[in-house]
Amino acid sequence: MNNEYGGIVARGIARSFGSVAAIRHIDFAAPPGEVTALIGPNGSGKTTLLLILASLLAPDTGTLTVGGVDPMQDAAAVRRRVGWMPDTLGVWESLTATEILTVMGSLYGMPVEERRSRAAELLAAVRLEEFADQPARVLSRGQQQRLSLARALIHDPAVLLLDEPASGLDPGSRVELRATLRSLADQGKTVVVSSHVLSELDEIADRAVFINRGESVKNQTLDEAGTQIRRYYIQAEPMQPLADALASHGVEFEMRGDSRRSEYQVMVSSTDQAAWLLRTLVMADVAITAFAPAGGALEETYMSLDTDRQ
Ligand SMILES: Nc1ncnc2c1ncn2[C@@H]1O[C@H](COP(=O)(O)OP(=O)(O)OP(=O)(O)O)[C@@H](O)[C@H]1O
Repeated sequence: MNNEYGGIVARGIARSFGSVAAIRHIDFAAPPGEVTALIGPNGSGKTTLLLILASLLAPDTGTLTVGGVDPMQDAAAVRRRVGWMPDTLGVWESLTATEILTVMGSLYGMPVEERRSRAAELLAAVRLEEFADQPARVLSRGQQQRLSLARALIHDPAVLLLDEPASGLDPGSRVELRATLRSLADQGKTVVVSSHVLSELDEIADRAVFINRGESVKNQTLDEAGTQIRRYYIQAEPMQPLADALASHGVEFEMRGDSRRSEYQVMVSSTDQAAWLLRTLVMADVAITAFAPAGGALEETYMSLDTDRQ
């Protein structure tokens, strides 16, 4: 089954290794022009799923199109369309940064001049020009991650699969990675990223697939995540007037924290309600010192799911 729509469409994907069911049932779609996040606890099957999407592993059952093509029918066509950034750079540590990119370009059949100029362009884009002629083993973990991203982009793929791309990056490099992924999606590419850092995904993802024990348990757009009920934490100095004001407006609250730093948790159904509550508390002369959502929108969904950390 090939699919004109491009992007990724996966239905009923399962894969076992002997008696271990790494993936039991995954359904999701990742449209072109968007960043789709794969979110799940350790061992939930994210890497196995990415390997299947990259056509490096075959599913036992299910249907799949990647970049509009079924990897079971034409793995070579899928590989031409896909850029793959694994969670570590891999084994070519004695090659220089430029060689890693040009060798990869040659594997994709790029002419010599094109792969040289593309390598130079990408090394500049990931700020590794000064390491162009250094062997990859001298690069730090974060620099290797950036080289790995450049390697995934060498053949200008329509689909990008990134396994924990932010791991090992310093805060500045994470901000750059976010901007890069956003701009790749804006160019119409399909970007799929697995990560544990939910607060970061909130800022780059357009949609999320939550995976637990090898099953896709929820598919959600960021817009949907943003409209769900959220936990807010509120602090005041002193706390008693805050408790009185919440009670007098019928707002249920729970005490959190410890004697050093206590706070109240309330459930808020919309940003309008949050604005109303803050205004009401200030008008009631409560000395608010903190008023904020407890976590990002994706974290809220993650916490509300019955996920097991393995
Ligand atoms: N080649 C393999 N042989 C046997 N079991 C495997 C193999 N690959 C993965 N598994 C098992 O499949 C399950 C899913 O692993 P996977 O690496 O896909 O999870 P993950 O969500 O990427 O985890 P993490 O967040 O820790 O990287 C785990 O229980 C793992 O032990």
